[in-house]
Amino acid sequence: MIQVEGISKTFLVAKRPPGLKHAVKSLFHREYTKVEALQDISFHIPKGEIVGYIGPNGAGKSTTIKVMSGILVPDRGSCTIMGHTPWKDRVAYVKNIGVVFGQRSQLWWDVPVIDSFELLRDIYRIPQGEYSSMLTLLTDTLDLGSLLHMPVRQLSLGQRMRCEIAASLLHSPDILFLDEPTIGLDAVSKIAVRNFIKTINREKGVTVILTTHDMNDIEALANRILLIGKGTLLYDGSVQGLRGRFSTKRTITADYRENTVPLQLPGASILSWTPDRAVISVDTEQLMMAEVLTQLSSQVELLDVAIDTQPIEDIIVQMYKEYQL
Ligand SMILES: Nc1ncnc2c1ncn2[C@@H]1O[C@H](COP(=O)(O)OP(=O)(O)OP(=O)(O)O)[C@@H](O)[C@H]1O
Repeated sequence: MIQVEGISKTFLVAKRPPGLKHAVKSLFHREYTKVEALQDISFHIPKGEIVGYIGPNGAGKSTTIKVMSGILVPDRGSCTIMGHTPWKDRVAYVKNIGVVFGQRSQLWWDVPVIDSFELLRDIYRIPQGEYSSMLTLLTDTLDLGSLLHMPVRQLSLGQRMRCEIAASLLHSPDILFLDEPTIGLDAVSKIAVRNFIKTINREKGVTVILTTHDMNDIEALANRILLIGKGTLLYDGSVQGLRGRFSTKRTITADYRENTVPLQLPGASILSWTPDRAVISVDTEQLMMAEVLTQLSSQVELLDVAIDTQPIEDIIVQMYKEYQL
């Protein structure tokens, strides 16, 4: 469905030191620095996937989304999405995609939300029957009933985001680009947005490309991660694959019937110990989990065991360090 091959994009940014003298000088002579936002990025995305596009600030995520949505033209490379080149076949292409930039609005600020929706209906030439049924579906699933007649400027961030997502889906696109859709939302709104994304992916088969700094979004939604750093694609694979590659540490919390003899677990590190609870760190590359549990149960009468993996957030920090991002 999406084929990106060798995309590169360089921005020229005008350099201007502070001060009046330099301001006048820059009227006649400008110096530029090159920012290589994307360097030879390639990936393919099949229909129905939810892909998390992650990377530190300034890595090139939004630039990629802008190229894929046809807003920016790359310097090199090709991008074919559902048979279209996004920046060439703009009018035909945009019928297939919905785009939400979390930090910008596609809704008209001073008019009620429903007026923006009706304008979008006319822009996309959505037949009235289709528009009405989609509006009903979106109003129900995103709980927009009380918001439709409010001017956008009076909405809270979470309310506006739900309306933005609805606006991007009114024309039933096959692909949804979401650039930081949960930025600034409270826990309840984040979960509502995540659930909605899962629902439209599962029930309507919408392919979703999501950029986010919230690793809970990634864990909750993405089947696949693309990691970008300094304009280069560094990882393309599953969340589990990422764990396997970067995190072999597990923490075991064991509760047992009172036992005053200290535990002996060669190869594992005992992080804390009391007569009825031990917290143990195991590197699964060095020692098999089954081996630790066997050793444990031969020394104490286990009541409960919890095994925690390293939080995805920590793994990402580790990756950023490894790649010096
Ligand atoms: N219009 C532009 N003109 C000049 N430089 C730009 C422009 N847009 C992006 N850049 C630069 O390109 C690089 C990539 O920016 P981009 O917005 O794609 O990053 P990002 O990964 O989305 O970052 P963030 O997580 O902070 O949103 C940055 O160095 C940025 O300063």
